[in-house]
Amino acid sequence: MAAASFLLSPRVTLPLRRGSRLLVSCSATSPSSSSDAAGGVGFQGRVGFLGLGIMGAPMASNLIKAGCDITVWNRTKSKCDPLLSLGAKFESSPARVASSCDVTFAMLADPESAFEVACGANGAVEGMAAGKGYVDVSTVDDATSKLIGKRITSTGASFLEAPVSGSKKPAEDGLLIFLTAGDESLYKRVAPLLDVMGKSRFYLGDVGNGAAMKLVVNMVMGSMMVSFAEGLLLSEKVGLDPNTVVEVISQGAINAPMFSLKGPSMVKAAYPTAFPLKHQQKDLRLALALAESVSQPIPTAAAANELYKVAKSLGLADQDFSAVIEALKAKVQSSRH
Ligand SMILES: NC(=O)C1=CN([C@@H]2O[C@H](COP(=O)(O)OP(=O)(O)OC[C@H]3O[C@@H](n4cnc5c(N)ncnc54)[C@H](OP(=O)(O)O)[C@@H]3O)[C@@H](O)[C@H]2O)C=CC1
Ligand SMILES: O=CC(=O)O
Repeated sequence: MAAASFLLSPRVTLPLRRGSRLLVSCSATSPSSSSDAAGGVGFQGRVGFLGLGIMGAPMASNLIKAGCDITVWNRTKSKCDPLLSLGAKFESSPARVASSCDVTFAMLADPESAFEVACGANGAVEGMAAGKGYVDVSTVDDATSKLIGKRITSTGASFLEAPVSGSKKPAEDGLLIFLTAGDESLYKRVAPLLDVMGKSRFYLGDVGNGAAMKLVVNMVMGSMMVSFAEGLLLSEKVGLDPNTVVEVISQGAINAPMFSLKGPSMVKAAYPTAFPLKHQQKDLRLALALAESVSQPIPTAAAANELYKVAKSLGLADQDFSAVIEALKAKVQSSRH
């Protein structure tokens, strides 16, 4: 069958090919995905949410606002408070959330925390059982995702990895892009919930494909940001107004929302955190490992990763990833001495 793509609705459905295998995604507006249940969302049952950081909090908040029955847990308990004010319930561990809910989402920082929350002491696995589902929306590597999936499914429960593309604002606006893989019936079951939190969703087949897709996308994003930062600094050095560079880029073929969004504040050396720099560096590190596993050279991403590491060493880990420009400024200063 020839590879094809169809624009069905604002929620995009793209059948994709990888090798000889057709990878299918479903439209969020398909008749089976919405309408009849409590809150008008189309999902019957209790939903758990583990991890209420920059992304998890607005995602859970959107589910509550859509009328879902949400139970939350976060390592730092105080971050649950705004969600509890909106009507969420609280449980004292991931295991208790999982045992009291039909489906549990997890949005954790990195592979280590995703594994700990799922499989550690009082982890979600302890509350899982047949008929339940676990949806990990954290950005992790494929090996971690497969390990979590194996532990979850050993209880009889179903597992879906579903990392997201889109940052703090898309999370707040319910406009994330879900990159899912794993149990297809769980994917269909939680589709109405994904549609509350996102604008599109892709089902990519076996566990690992969602993680890999996310790492590829963020590898490109991390390198683009470094290139953009270099352009801003070079333009300034040769006497151009970097604001004009942002404007020129916004009108041409390399226009990307990221440049228009971050450029003006980067020019002012302000980096309000939407996507923490430490997470971008983590994604580059994981993308490099993924590339190495298939002997694919990614020298540009490798160079970008080094710059994010310098930025982290300058104390910028919790700033927005656009603060990587400060690492270039620091390099200039150190080469002067
Ligand atoms: N921000 C963004 O723009 C985007 C982020 N992502 C990805 O989503 C994930 C979450 O990102 P984001 O919300 O920005 O990150 P944050 O750093 O804001 O939140 C991280 C979450 O993980 C929890 N956590 C960290 N370590 C542990 C641990 N050892 N045990 C238990 N919980 C832990 C934190 O708990 P606590 O509150 O106690 O610290 C917090 O809930 C990451 O994988 C990131 O790469 C994906 C798309 C966009
Ligand atoms: O992972 C970050 C994003 O913006 O997507």
